[in-house]
Amino acid sequence: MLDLAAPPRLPLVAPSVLAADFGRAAGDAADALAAGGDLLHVDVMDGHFVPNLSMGGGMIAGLRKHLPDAFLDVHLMVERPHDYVGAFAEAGANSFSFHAEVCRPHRVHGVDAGDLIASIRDAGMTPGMVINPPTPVSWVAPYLDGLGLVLVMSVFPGAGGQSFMPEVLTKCRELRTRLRPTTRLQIDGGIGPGTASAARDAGVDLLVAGSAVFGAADRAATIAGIRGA
Ligand SMILES: O=C(CO)[C@@H](O)[C@H](O)COP(=O)(O)O
Ligand SMILES: [Fe+2]
Repeated sequence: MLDLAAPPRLPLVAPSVLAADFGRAAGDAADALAAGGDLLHVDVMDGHFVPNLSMGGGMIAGLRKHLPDAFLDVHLMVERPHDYVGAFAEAGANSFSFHAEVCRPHRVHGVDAGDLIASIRDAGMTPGMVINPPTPVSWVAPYLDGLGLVLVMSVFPGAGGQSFMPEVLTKCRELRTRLRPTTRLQIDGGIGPGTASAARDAGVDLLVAGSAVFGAADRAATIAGIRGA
């Protein structure tokens, strides 16, 4: 199983299952891994934090069943991430990333990020925190030492196939200087061979790509282009 924290610190590419053919998701995901993908990104949407519904524990369990060695990186676009820690660990998730926007003090009655990070680790998963394009680094800053990854959204969450927002790279550059060397800096939204190099130059070392990978005629060349190989 992939260890996100282990050297060498080469850029990793995470094909996003949201862009796969849901009717044959495990097969399509396996194809993206065979083409050079390092891990799989799984987008969970609850219809509240974002308008769309996508997938949940059933999809995680199905991917785990058919791809026992794949690292499953789960991105929760949900209001109540704490409700899913046990179920997603049981289903086979390897990392569990929740949005800073659902945490206190930004949400009244929101999540306590420190408690949630501890429970994610206790459940055997790598904790991650996510910030939307307008959200400042200060919203994750108190938690950086406890995180295995920080995800900077480069589109507004909720759908694949949107255009990359280069203005978020300022936050990536700042985060890179503040993160421990073992913590991955992830970017998600509009990443393809044409946008990935700016993200890598800003210190990103975990690149999510959905439509660029699954829509490509040559997935291996696309993944290599995103990795910068
Ligand atoms: O979290 C999300 C969207 O909310 C992403 O993970 C998408 O799946 C990325 O899709 P592309 O922009 O790469 O098509
Ligand atoms: Fe995502």
